[in-house]
Amino acid sequence: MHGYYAKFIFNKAWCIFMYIKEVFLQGFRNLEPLHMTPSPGINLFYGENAQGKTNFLESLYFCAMGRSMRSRHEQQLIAFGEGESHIRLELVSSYRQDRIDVHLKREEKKGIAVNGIPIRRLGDLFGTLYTVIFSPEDLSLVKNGPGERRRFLDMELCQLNKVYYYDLQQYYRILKHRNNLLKEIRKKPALADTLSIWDSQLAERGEKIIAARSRFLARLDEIAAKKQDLLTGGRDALRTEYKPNCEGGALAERLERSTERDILLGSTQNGPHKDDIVFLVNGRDVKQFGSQGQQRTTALSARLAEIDLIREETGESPVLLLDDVLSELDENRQRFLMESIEGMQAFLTCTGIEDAVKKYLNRENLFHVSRGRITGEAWQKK
Ligand SMILES: Nc1ncnc2c1ncn2[C@@H]1O[C@H](COP(=O)(O)OP(=O)(O)OP(=O)(O)O)[C@@H](O)[C@H]1O
Repeated sequence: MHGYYAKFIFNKAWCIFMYIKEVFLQGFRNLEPLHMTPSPGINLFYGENAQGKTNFLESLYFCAMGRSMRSRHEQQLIAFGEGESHIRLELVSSYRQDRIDVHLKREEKKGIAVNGIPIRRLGDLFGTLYTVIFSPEDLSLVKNGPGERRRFLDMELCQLNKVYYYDLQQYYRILKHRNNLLKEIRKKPALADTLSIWDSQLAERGEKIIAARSRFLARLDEIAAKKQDLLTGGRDALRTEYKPNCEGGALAERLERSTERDILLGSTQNGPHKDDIVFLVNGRDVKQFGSQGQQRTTALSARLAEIDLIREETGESPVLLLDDVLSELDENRQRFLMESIEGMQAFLTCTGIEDAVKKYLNRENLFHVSRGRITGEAWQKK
């Protein structure tokens, strides 16, 4: 088709270029019914605030992850006054073509199909479309509580490793049972005898999660450090450290040792559901000691590292979603980001067109978003 539709060398490994060939949308948020053919490279969506730019990225993200990146209530995604939403993506890579269909209906469970076959579990969707999303909320990855960082880890690992997704699901299911039982034991102490069954199951799944997170973060640490080095011209050295609540191999014992306390509190105090990650810049926790700019750069390095990790692990390049991130960055970082995403399909949103993107634009890849209407527009390079 064109230059993009090819394999290219990345980190000495062949990498398959994957892109979204067609997007079909109906009844999604405020977006008007849409059938578009994006460019396999950069696609820029510009418009004023609250016009539907993020909504468009959300529809693509939903097809990759089977959920929204910003709303737990999927009913909210259905356009006001409509009974249902439909998103369809046609994907192309050099060795396969796939179709993803998402149907959201009021009062019904969501339906997702890959190549016309309904999936039974979300894990069956992962790996169809790899994606990395950048957004201004990425700052919360650094600034907020550990839950945000665990979510980052889990989302990434689930995309890369279906087994991890199933282990995680099982882990949280067992954890819920164990926590319910802990509360019951306070009323009926004789039930304490049944706790060990849940403990061994929890430890088994938990150890797998700890091991996968530890491997993933060791690699992320290396790559993110290189990105940060390039982004800051060597000024800031980044380390990404896994802070497991419990070291690998020790979970069963820790569960047993804290049984009394768990019963007292009615919840499980040990396990990977309490893990955290620490980002150190020049040896100090950037959450506590970093400037806003350093925190933003750290989050950017982590996202850029995610791209490399997906390519390394899967041999495919992800589709990138960049929600209004350029305006938050200085010129150097904007340029670095744009150069880093060259050769991949990217959907960028913005309110104004930054200089750093102008050279990538042409008549085919610039879209205006106004009141939910997305229109292609001729773009004159200055
Ligand atoms: N279910 C829905 N049905 C119809 N409209 C909706 C629905 N959910 C949200 N909206 C509308 O979508 C608009 C917000 O769109 P979006 O979040 O994509 O904005 P945006 O263009 O990214 O703006 P910004 O630059 O401010 O982030 C709001 O006007 C909101 O009322």
